[in-house]
Order: sequence, then structure tokens, then C-alpha cells
Amino acid sequence: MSTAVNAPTYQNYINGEWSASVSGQTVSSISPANKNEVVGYIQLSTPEDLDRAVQSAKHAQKAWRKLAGSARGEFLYKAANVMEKRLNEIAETMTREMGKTLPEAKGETARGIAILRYYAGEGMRKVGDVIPSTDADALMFTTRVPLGVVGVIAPWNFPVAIPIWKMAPALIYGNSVVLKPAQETAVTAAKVIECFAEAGFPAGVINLITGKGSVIGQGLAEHSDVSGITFTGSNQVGKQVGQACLARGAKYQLEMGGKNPVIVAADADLDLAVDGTISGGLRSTGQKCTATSRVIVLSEVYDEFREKLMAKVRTIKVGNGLEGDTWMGPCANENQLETVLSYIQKGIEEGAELLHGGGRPEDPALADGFFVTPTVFDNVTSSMTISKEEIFGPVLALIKVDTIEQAIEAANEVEFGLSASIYTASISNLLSFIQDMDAGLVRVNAETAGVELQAPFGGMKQSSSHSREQGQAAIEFFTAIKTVFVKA
Ligand SMILES: NC(=O)C1=CN([C@@H]2O[C@H](COP(=O)(O)OP(=O)(O)OC[C@H]3O[C@@H](n4cnc5c(N)ncnc54)[C@H](OP(=O)(O)O)[C@@H]3O)[C@@H](O)[C@H]2O)C=CC1
Ligand SMILES: O=C(O)CCC(=O)C(=O)O
Repeated sequence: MSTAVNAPTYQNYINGEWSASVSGQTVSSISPANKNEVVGYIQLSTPEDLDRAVQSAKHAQKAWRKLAGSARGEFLYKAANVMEKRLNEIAETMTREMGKTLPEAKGETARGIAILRYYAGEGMRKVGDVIPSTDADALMFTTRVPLGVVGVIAPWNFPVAIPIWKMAPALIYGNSVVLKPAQETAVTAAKVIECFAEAGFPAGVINLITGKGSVIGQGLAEHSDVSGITFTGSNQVGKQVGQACLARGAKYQLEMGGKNPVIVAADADLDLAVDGTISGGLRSTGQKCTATSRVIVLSEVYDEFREKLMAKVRTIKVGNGLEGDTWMGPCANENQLETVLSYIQKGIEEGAELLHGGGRPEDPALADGFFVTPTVFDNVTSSMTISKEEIFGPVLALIKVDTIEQAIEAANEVEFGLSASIYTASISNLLSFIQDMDAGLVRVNAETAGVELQAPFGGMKQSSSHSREQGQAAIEFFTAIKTVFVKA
């Protein structure tokens, strides 16, 4: 039965005001745990709405960039404080709208707050260097200027953290922002923007516009008054966005897929490796670009590792993320569920041995949600589709190798290079791994997922446009360097 009757409608936030789209149309955002539950209605915006958002951002940026960094930081601190008061409500909305469990959603919301505070402090840190000139009477130094209007195109898998780790640095360095969230999580995004609105940001500095990616996302990438686009999502769309920006000389930053390996060495603490594999691969239903997907295990410990892994995977409780005993929620949308099921089918067809899961749960109470069981494949080889393409679901592929060299070679044998981890007690193994693994994030005795907000984040190969987000690295994208030469 539909529970749409009382679901609220959320508006765009443009020039400091909440307003409906000129289209007069809305679309529903539903719960992946029960497709009959509408979490809210969002605006189906038009290019005209988008242009209004961009023009308001362009106008507001002129005064915003003139504020002292510390003054801009004060607004971010205020937004963090408002969000902290609303943490439970925002996290619950995230769980209802996207499916991850409530503790995960609370953790992510807390992370969003911490990111805001981190970048608030950035407003008081150095932005340039003094460089000795060859002219003894001159002073030469660098400073940084904002890009102008920044378009943020965000995915649904981290509906709070990703928009914030893009918006907070954009704002602190003096840019204004137009946020286009994924449609699946636009209600959560509206609640985040409510916090910014309550913090009293000047009108137009931050704008929210919801609608189709092909209209609003593409429109942002092509808009001549948008100076930079920061995007996280699929490789296909990311490349389209990059090309649109390149064609008109705008700056762009793309964070895309991963096919992240964990290597389990013969001397690994197997219990730790099992926990890291399960957490890295199956938390958030495997829907992280940093999720563990390939588990490359040395032959000496393969059987023992597999046994320990299976003992724990069998205990995983799939269900509605709002329920206390649920360990794993649903896929975030129907497309994602279909994608995961089709990769599982391919795995079976290509000869991998299905050890666990592989379909939808039998519990009739879960029939209206996009649930899938945690899935483990044995005897996977590097040439199989499930060990090459991003699945973005709770599917682990076990691959057996005989040496650490073979393990690293197999780990590198994909188009992606976002995150990778190794479990080992050997210094020589971990040094080889750190040196030879082609990934932007290499982690030792820790799972592939879980990035720290103060450290650079991004991938190699097809995983990103080669820039880095978060930490102090963010300044490289959200500002341009100006070299100043002064002679009396
Ligand atoms: N790196 C990561 O963290 C993520 C990776 N993915 C990968 O992508 C796959 C597909 O997920 P999906 O949600 O379809 O990802 P998309 O790349 O389609 O979506 C990401 C964002 O881009 C927007 N968008 C869609 N089309 C365009 C366009 N033509 N121009 C500009 N923006 C656009 C989307 O809007 P809208 O909501 O309207 O579609 C959304 O805001 C997943 O299975 C996974 O493999 C997905 C999400 C995150
Ligand atoms: O692992 C994380 O915490 C971040 C993952 C991420 O950035 C993503 O999935 O897009």
C-alpha cells in the first residue's frame, strides 16, 4: 500500500529562497526498503530554473569572495552547529531515502559536520608562498583566487558527506555553489541545505536545484557562467561531464568508479582480514566507490580464510536499515538491484562458484524493497567480468594466487585504481604493496573503504580525473594560483 499521502514536497533553494520549479512538476523520492513509501516529492526543474540558480550564484559570489576567509568560516561553523542539532533527523531521512543502516547514516552525518568544521578552519590558513625573485628589489609571491560559480553534481551513495566535502572547500575559498544532488537522495540534500539556510549564508551563495541529471547536471556542465564542476558518480557520466567542461574551458574534477582489491597474505591476521573484507565489501550494501570487490588470497591460507569469511557472512542480517538488528540494507534503487543481479548471473555463467547469496532474500517482508543477499564467489579468475567491472553491490570475488608478486599483479589488472588494501605482518610485503599498487589510496591492515576527511582522496587510472579531493588538496581544484611580482 502506498504511503504517499502525507509525504512533504521539497523546493529548490535559489537566491536565499525556497521556490518551486517553473515546470510545476515534481517527482517522488521513494524508500528502497519499501518502494511504496514516498519519502518526499522534489522539483523536476528546467533549464530556466537552472539559469536562475547560476545567475544568483554569480551575483552573490562577488561579495562573498571579498569577505575574509575567517568570516566565511564563521558561516560554515554555524551550518555545522545547526546540522549537529538535526543529526538524528537527517540520518533517519538518509536511511529512509537511500537505504544504508541508521548507524551508518548517523556516522556519515557526523562526518559531514566534521568536514564543515575542518574547512571552516581553512579560512585562516595560508594560501600562498613567497618565492625569491631574481630581481633583488622585487617581491614575488603566490596567492589564490576562487574560480567563481562551482557546480556540484553529487551521487546518492553518500548523500551528506559527498555534497559537503565538495561544497565546504568551494565556499571557504570564496566560490559560490549550485548543488545538483542525485534524484534518489534529493530530500536528504534539501535537509542539508536547510542547515546552510538557517546558518544565514548570504542569498545566492549556496543554491540547490533538483531534477534530471541529463537536464540539470548536463546543463550545469555546459553553462557558460559555471567556472568549475566537481562530480562523483559513474564513469560514463563523468566522462560526459568532463568533455562538456573541456569544450568550454571550464575546470572539472571527476571521482568515479573503483574495483578495489584486498590482498590477504600468508602471514595475515586472518580474523582481522575477514572483518576488513566484510566491512569494506558489504557495508552500505557494497555501494561505495572504495568498496572491496576482489579478495586476492595467498594459496597457503585460502581455505582457512574462506571458511572464516563464510562463517561471518552467513550471519549477516539483511533488512530495513531503520531496524536495530539490520546489518545490511537494500540497494539504493531498482536499477542498482538489477545491475547487481545481472553481474551475479554473469559470474555464474562465466564459471565462478557461488558460495553464498546470489539473489533476493526469501523473507516476504522484504519483497517490496530492493534487497539482495550478500554474495560470495569462489574460484574467480582475473578474466571474469565480475573481477573487472564495478558492480557497486554486496558481491565479493575470491581469487587464489601463489605469491605476493602475483597478488599485486592481479590487483593491478583492472582499469580502475581508487583504493586497495593488504593484510600482512611482513614489512617486505607491505613495502612492495605500497610501491607497486596502482591506487590513490593504499591501506595496510585496514579495509579499502573509509577515507579520512583531512587527507587527499582520489584515484589513479579510470577512477578519477587525477586531481584529489578533501584535506588541503581541495585547494588545488577550488582556487586558481595567481603569481604576483611587485617592484617598488
Ligand atoms: N564513484 C561513486 O561513488 C559512485 C559510482 N556510481 C557508479 O555509477 C553507476 C550508476 O549510478 P548512477 O546513479 O546512475 O550514476 P550517475 O553517474 O548517473 O549519477 C551521478 C550524478 O550525476 C547526475 N547525472 C546523470 N546524468 C548526467 C548527465 N548527463 N550530466 C550530468 N550529470 C548527470 C545524476 O543525476 P540523476 O540523479 O538525475 O541521475 C547524479 O546526480 C553505479 O552502479 C556505480 O557503478 C554511482 C554513484 C556513486
Ligand atoms: O570510503 C569512503 O568513506 C568514501 C567512499 C566514496 O567516496 C564513494 O563511495 O564515493
